[in-house]
Amino acid sequence: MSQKLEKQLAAKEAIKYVKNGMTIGLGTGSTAYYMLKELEQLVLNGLEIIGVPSSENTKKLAIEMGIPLTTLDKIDRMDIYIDGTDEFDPYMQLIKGGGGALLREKVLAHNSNLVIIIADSTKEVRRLGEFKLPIETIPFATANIGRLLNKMNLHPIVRLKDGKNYITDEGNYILDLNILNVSNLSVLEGELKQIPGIVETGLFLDMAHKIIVGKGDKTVTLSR
Ligand SMILES: O=C(CO)[C@H](O)[C@H](O)COP(=O)(O)O
Repeated sequence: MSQKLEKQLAAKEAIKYVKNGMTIGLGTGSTAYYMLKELEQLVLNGLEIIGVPSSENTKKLAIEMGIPLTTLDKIDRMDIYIDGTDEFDPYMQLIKGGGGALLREKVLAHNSNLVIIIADSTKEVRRLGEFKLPIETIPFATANIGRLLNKMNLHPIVRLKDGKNYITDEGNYILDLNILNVSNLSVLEGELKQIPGIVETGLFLDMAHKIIVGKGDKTVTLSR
């Protein structure tokens, strides 16, 4: 069964949690795209929901699909947040940010009553870190932070797009870190968050309430 089908199955399963009147945080990426397609259909069939997009890209897609949107300025909390992930481990910990939207994604997940992660089976790992950990840094401090993280053996790589610094929706840069040698990720998260100029990390620790994984022609749901 293809990765695409597994993503579609996971998205279909996640959409079962959506009820009339809900406010839904909308994730970013190729798996989240299938969730948007499901919502598009439900909205066409008369379901009344409102979405909060986690990126300019998702905002554009949602507008094209006719999904009503609002912004975080206007609401306190969302009923559900649905998004993809780059990796998840058996303890439901995640690395996100491959698509560069980690900051807004983390803000939305933090402000949602139910966080549902959807994934194809390739995202499942025994230990996080094969995927490099993205962190978002302010441009002013990025080179300096990069040298510091190098001394911490995290081997930062500045993310590029078309030969220039990748720029996030919040106008920041991304450093991708090698965390394979890090034994305690919550300690690392604390250390990174204490460095001025690091705005956010792609470690989503204890944030996912459910992970719905497409496996062949079925889905498996992990719950916390
Ligand atoms: O964190 C993300 C974007 O910032 C995505 O959820 C993550 O990169 C997974 O993307 P995809 O569903 O395309 O594999």
